[in-house]
Amino acid sequence: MTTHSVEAFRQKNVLLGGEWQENEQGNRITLDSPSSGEDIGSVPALNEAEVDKAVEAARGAQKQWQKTPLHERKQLLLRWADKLEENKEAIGTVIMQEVAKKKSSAVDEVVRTADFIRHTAEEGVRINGELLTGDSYNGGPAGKTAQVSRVPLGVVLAIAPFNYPLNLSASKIAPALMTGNSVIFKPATQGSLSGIMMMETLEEAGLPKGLVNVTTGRGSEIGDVLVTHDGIDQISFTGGSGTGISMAEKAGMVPMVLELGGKDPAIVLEDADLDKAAKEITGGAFSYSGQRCTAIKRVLVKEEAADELVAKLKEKVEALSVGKPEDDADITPLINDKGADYLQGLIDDTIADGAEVTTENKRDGRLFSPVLFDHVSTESRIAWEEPFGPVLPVIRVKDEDEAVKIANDSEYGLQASVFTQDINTAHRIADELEVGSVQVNGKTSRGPDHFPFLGVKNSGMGVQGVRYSLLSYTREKVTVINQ
Ligand SMILES: NC(=O)c1ccc[n+]([C@@H]2O[C@H](COP(=O)([O-])OP(=O)(O)OC[C@H]3O[C@@H](n4cnc5c(N)ncnc54)[C@H](O)[C@@H]3O)[C@@H](O)[C@H]2O)c1
Repeated sequence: MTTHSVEAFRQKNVLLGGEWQENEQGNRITLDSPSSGEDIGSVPALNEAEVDKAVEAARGAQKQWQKTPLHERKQLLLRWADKLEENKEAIGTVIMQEVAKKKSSAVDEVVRTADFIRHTAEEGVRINGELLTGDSYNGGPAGKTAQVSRVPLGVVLAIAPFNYPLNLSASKIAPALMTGNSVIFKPATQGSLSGIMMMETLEEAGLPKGLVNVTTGRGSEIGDVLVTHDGIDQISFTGGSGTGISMAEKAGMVPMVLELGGKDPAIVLEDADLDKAAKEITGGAFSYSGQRCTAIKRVLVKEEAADELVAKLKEKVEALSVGKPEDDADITPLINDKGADYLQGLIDDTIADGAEVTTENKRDGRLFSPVLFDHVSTESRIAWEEPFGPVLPVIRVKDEDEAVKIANDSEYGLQASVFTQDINTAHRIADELEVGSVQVNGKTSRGPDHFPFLGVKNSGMGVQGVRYSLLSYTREKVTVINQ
């Protein structure tokens, strides 16, 4: 990719077996901008035979790549990160156009992704096995040693969601490559243009032919083909819980890392710094219009602090700008009509259930004003369901135990925040919460990207985060020497 001019319509092809190709019948999927509704580009709609071809190419390329010295793999990743960052404006613009993320955040995502790739390259050369001696086990022989190496799994299927089309793709692809695997990359359709541009930079960096293959297409046509393909050795999926769980049922004995949905609570106690809590909660709940797995999706506040917290939240929520991603508005149109209509249903039901709407409740197509609800009942759907939009329910609780119970009654277990000035209370509550991570006095979030990131219950399986991801794409291989 020598230039990344932002032309009006991008007709992209996919990398299959080292060549940029389209579907053999010329079938394509057209993407529209969630913000303007205009067509912004198209990608091939691959068929089953083309998926087979992608997997075959990946299997072939992996054998050689596994033998490529680690320091050479590291250099490829470092070159890739540089190429990506050089193109941050152009790729950021495409992210902005295809997922309606505000411009500054879209460009930040490109830089964050380049940083992730660099950190993965640095950490990847430090993943080593171990040596065990037989006589460290009771009665074991001294002349027996086990050389435990870490070897790649083979072909990794990386399936990414729309909301962080670069970061959540590279956070699978980079560690998979670094540990000697090849990759089948299935971007979300809305997100595939920037995903393909990222692959163009990887190819420019010197990607061996066939090592990464991109499969775009309709989930109904190629989803199951990919997931049940006997040439796939690992699946790394980020997306909705329903999609991930049904995928896990179909995939059988293939190792998987699943990062799924969430209903992250922010628990606020009466001794909390309420200014800080309001700032963190507003950022956590409304950035990228609430379309984040780790968005704060409910506030559980002690009755004593509730009036003051709600007043502070209302002020901050009302200060959020609503508009177009190119104007860098805080709240931008949702990804599609289905998501917008689902959110509208949740808002309507919450009002019908008697909650108080404290802010403006306005909708223009896919664009919603941010809504803060107070006095939400646990009988309401919004107490449990993931809105994936700019709405935040406040549920008032009488004590810590009630807050913990409501937090844990969820089907999800991604993250939770606890706001209190008492570190002992924070620890006590954190210990009780059934989630992957607890943030004390901070918003829920994935980064920095080398922290372990995981969900429990219907929020996921396995762990991501640079070192943890590297390990998840390898397995132990034991060679026992008997002297
Ligand atoms: N826990 C996390 O790390 C994390 C991060 C971001 C998003 N998410 C979750 O993702 C969801 C939003 O993203 P989305 O709408 O893109 O999710 P989604 O589940 O609709 O799609 C995710 C990906 O799966 C693909 N897909 C869909 N059906 C498939 C099938 N049958 N076989 C194979 N692939 C299939 C899609 O094309 C897309 O690439 C939210 O629930 C959010 O919480 C989780």
